[in-house]
Amino acid sequence: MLDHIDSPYALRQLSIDQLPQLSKELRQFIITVLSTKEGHLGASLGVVELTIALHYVFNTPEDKLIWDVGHQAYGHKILTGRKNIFHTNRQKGGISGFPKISESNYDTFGVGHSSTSISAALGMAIAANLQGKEEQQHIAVIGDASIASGMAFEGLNHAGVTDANLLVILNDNAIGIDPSVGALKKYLTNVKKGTAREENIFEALNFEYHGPIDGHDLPALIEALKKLQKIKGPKFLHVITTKGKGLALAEKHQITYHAPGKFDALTGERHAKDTTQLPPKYQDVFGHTIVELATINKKIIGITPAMPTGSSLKYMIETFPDRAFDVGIAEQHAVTLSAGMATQGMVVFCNIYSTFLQRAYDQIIHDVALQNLPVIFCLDRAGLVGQDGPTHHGAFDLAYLNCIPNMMIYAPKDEIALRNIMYTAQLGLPNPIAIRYPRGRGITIDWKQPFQKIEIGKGHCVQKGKRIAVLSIGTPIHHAITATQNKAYDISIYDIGFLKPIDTVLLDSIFKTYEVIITIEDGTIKGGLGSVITDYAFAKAYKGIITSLGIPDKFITHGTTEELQEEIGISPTHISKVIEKYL
Ligand SMILES: Cc1ncc(C[n+]2csc(CCOP(=O)(O)OP(=O)(O)O)c2C)c(N)n1
Ligand SMILES: CC(=O)[C@@H](O)[C@H](O)COP(=O)(O)O
Ligand SMILES: [Mg+2]
Repeated sequence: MLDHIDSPYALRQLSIDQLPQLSKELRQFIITVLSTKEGHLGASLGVVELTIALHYVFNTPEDKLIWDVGHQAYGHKILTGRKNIFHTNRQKGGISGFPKISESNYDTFGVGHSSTSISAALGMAIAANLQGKEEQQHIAVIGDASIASGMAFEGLNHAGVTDANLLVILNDNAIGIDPSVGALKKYLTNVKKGTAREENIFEALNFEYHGPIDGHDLPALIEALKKLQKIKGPKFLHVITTKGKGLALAEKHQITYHAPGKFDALTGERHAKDTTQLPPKYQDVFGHTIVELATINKKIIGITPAMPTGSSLKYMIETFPDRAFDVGIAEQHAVTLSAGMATQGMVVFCNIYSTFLQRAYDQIIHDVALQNLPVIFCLDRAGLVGQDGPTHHGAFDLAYLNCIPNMMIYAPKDEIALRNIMYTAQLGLPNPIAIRYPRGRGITIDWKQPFQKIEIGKGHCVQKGKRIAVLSIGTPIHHAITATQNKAYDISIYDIGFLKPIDTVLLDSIFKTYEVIITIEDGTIKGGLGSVITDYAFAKAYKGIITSLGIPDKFITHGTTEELQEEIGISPTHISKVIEKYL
């Protein structure tokens, strides 16, 4: 049946009793493709029936459907004409893993970061009223972890005093990537059990509340949606689903099967890789090191907004549950909470993915840097992250942090440097510091070396030559080292380490020695290392050539990290070509 559904229009030709069969086929199709192509499995399996019901009842794309985060929208993509290209999902040149306006008329809003759907749908609904399109429907589908974020509440609060044609559907599966946290989770559990005290919170916010209903019961979903379709103004439907529905292992191990990698399509068994001989992930170096340090330093606190597994702060949460906090999808709160703790002398490691820290920019400036509170930011997933693409690349942190007074910024070149800067930071620094490191594995198997203090603001020469100076920050230095292997290049390679404070003594000597400087970074060249070196060189009237390699002034697509590094020109092959050009 699925083969014949090339649009929601075709879907609407089916009878309601044909829909359960379609949901089986859609679920199976998602499982089959993801078993070899990888992606966000659990969330998409959980909303198969909801996806079918929404496109069946509503007149999409005229009615506007917005998926929050969008990692659950695979069924939506498949039913809206992208079945035949779904195997290209998240691959370079293929379709995006998230809804994207430029990809389809049915993708009404670009997503990737959570909790934007209510504001975006409300914006569309108000615009529709102003344009005389009173019949147009606007639907935001948001998960139980995403609705707990501040931005979602801002949207609900505004919507409740409008007559906007807005339907908010809470897809409540009682888990985010990791278990949902906070008081709202307790409230939602009570609503499900019928034991919520006093007024329903959504009714209190002036929404017409319906539910909770079983989100896998197609006839019930269709009946509820048809009823809500006729009601004007802000409405709320509470739907209960199971993450990973239809694949036993995915239902049982919901954290692992959020994005399980490759697996057996029949049994769901993951294709386990032997990783024992591989260098560790930077995340695990962070996770184990913070436990080691927190054992000695009782003032250490760990904070993550909703990514305990991804960041590996889970190790500290297991070992020191009183001193490690998962605050939910609440980056702004995480930063100001850290600031509050720092005023009381706690040594706070606030671990946030580089891309998600963008949400908390004012908090970094106003609550941390302006008061010069020594919060230790660990910016995970800095640089290119791969298949999640432009919404998730950690492309901007060097640039957006560099302009903030008092901030120190450091990028370790390897696992040992990450350990040592964490050690150094918890000894006590006069300023806040951001430590940025990439997604995935490093290069050093034997990484658990005794701690050594790092000298703040000092860069190092890692390879000495005469003709060109290559300056890098963080892990891309290894691309430069690889580029020079087995080549007779007479060049120097410098690990700048600190973008701020930058090692001006080292730079002064580099300017005196070399006529060509190549800078390499895995962040935007607008405001990152390249800009800092160029500015300083200008101030010092440097007469040589400076070439900056890094992320150009555009959004970078999705693909493997290696493919993208090749595309932006920071792969060893490309660096080698640039060196040869100047030699
Ligand atoms: C601002 C922001 N912070 C963190 C994330 C990472 N993230 C993606 S999905 C997710 C969990 C979402 O849970 P929920 O809303 O309950 O949806 P479900 O996965 O259960 O369908 C998180 C934390 C994100 N996408 N955006
Ligand atoms: C959808 C989302 O935002 C997360 O699931 C994200 O894809 C996690 O990325 P990592 O796999 O790098 O933890
Ligand atoms: Mg959820």
